[in-house]
Amino acid sequence: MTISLDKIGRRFNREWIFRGVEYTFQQGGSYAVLGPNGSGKSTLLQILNGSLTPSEGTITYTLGGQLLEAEHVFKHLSLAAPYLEVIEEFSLAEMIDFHFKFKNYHPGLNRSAVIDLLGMQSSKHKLIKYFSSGMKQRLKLALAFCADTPLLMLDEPTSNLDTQGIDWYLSLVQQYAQGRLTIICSNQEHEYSFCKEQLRITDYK
Ligand SMILES: Nc1ncnc2c1ncn2[C@@H]1O[C@H](COP(=O)(O)OP(=O)(O)OP(=O)(O)O)[C@@H](O)[C@H]1O
Repeated sequence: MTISLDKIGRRFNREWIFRGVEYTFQQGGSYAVLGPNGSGKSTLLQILNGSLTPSEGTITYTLGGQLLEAEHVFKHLSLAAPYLEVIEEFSLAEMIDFHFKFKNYHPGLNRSAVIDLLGMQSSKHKLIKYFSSGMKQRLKLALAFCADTPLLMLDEPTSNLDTQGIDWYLSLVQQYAQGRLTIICSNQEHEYSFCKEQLRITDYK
């Protein structure tokens, strides 16, 4: 998937968060969206994934050489973000089965392989409401990485992860981000140091 932004701006009430974003996210590339707290990274990510409209400018999506409407982007997207919740009343197995009713597994994966990847065989039937914040974060990441989608978006991917969790995240990047357009919102270098391109929100204030 390719996403092209032409003079994109977004404001809330009278306050412009960013303006004049001219940028193309190329198929298969890895991009870090950088900026301090409150600078507009998540706002830009939501515009990029079609869940928020820009206040000005145009955004164009192409997939396999064909134009794609913004309202269809979600079908091709995997997103892990602090504001996206897992369903607390589900067990781990139920959550995985539910998620993969809507998305295909990455080739070679199935429910059991995802649970193995998480190292959570003993928590297979545990309700997610009893997971620690780090376990929930791992689950969100695994659901995003293990789906066969061309667009992978991660907002603050290592929040709540310990150093082992950060290494685990980096191993997922190596195994499952290849060939996908990967966009990461972050202000922590260990999360995005592998990204080849960087976009600084502060350049568009
Ligand atoms: N729905 C909204 N209504 C009004 N203001 C909003 C709304 N959403 C975001 N904002 C404002 O837009 C600005 C950018 O917020 P955003 O969450 O995009 O920043 P961020 O760079 O992702 O921050 P962080 O690093 O803390 O997650 C902030 O000033 C925020 O208060």
